[in-house]
Amino acid sequence: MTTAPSEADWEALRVAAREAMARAYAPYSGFPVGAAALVDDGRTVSGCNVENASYGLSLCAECGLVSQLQATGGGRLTHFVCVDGRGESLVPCGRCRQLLYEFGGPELVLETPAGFRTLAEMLPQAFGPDHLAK
Ligand SMILES: O=c1ccn([C@H]2C[C@H](O)[C@@H](CO)O2)c(=O)[nH]1
Repeated sequence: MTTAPSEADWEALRVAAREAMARAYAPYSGFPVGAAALVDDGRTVSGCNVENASYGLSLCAECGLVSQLQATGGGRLTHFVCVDGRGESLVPCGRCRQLLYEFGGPELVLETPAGFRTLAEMLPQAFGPDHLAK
């Protein structure tokens, strides 16, 4: 997908993120999260957070999303939504911005509580695959 998605596309992403959030496993924090993204071939991928009794091993929703991306054929993430337990827009944590950078790069568009932002704005001067290629 090379053009900006319509409001209907964003709404479909919000719905997918909320559906994923409803399946979150977050018994320790009580803070379920869902994430959904469009892929450049039109697929939608999603994920939910999965916590662990060893708290530090908990997986963010974005971990599941990038795993599903790769397991279903790879591709580039173009548009991304993350929601909290109320279904409201949530910013991805710092680690997850880095995860998203690997598969979306600086042009990935995120819906945030402050509006639409590129990943370049959310993770300035990012370290990424290009650095390893030098
Ligand atoms: O971008 C984020 C930020 C937080 N969480 C999860 C991790 C933990 O399970 C819960 C509370 O931090 O929210 C995510 O899934 N994604």
